[in-house]
Amino acid sequence: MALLSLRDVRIHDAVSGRDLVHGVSFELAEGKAIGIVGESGSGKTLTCRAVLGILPEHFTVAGGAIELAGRDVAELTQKEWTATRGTTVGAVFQDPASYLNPSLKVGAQIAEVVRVKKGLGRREAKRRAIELLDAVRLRDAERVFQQYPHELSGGMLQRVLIATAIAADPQLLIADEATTALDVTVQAEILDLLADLRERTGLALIVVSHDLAVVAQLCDEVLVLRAGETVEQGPVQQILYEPRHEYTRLLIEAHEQYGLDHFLDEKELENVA
Ligand SMILES: Nc1ncnc2c1ncn2[C@@H]1O[C@H](COP(=O)(O)OP(=O)(O)OP(=O)(O)O)[C@@H](O)[C@H]1O
Repeated sequence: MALLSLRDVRIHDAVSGRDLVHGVSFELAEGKAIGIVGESGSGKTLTCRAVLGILPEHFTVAGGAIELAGRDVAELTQKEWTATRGTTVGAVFQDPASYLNPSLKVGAQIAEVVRVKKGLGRREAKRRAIELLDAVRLRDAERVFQQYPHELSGGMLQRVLIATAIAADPQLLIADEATTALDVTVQAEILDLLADLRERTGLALIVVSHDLAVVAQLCDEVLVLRAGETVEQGPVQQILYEPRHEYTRLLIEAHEQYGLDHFLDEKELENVA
């Protein structure tokens, strides 16, 4: 059975009265990784938020079904969602600093998650938090435990966020542009860390990225979205190395030439069938 399955998921915005995601389907087995790519505004983040049960206000899953660890998420109560987040599915986004409380030491923030989600006592939670900081390859975890977010670099903060996201041993981690803001070397280290976590712990991944190289490195499958529609999907080897659709070809070409952000030339996109 798949760990996660999306069947024809439609996401509706009540304010504009429009669907912004028009029927996305994919399955993710335990320990597997899928990449979601597409230009800005194509619905990548909304799709992830639907899986996490944190769609912005006015947005709803208006069609199709999402099943996570054998449960239809439409049936989850708020309480069940709270229990599911962290323990079944965790997430890291761009801009890690905004997800941490600036006035609390990072160790205390991770320990809190462990206490609440795993029911550990204070001392045990601290020990586990240090273990997690170590697991995300932060040198001198005991020292980092005592530091405030502003004392850490962007790459260190993203590691802290990853440690927090995996603190309650989820089966699935969503990484939404998690390395986009980092410089290339740090980005490579974080990708390596995610690949390693996947291998060691059997964590399944959803990787959202503008950068096809990120997806090629981490994922087995890829889903190409454009304006909320699936353009194509399948094994990474096939989609990224033998794309069938012109849109995907453009994404790849642009990436090879300048990096994907430069490719977002509206006119060129409009000409694609
Ligand atoms: N909170 C919101 N309020 C209004 N519109 C939103 C909101 N969040 C997303 N949208 C709209 O939904 C569509 C899909 O957005 P989404 O964030 O999923 O795209 P994305 O592919 O993740 O883009 P990016 O790469 O820029 O993050 C866009 O048209 C966006 O403007």
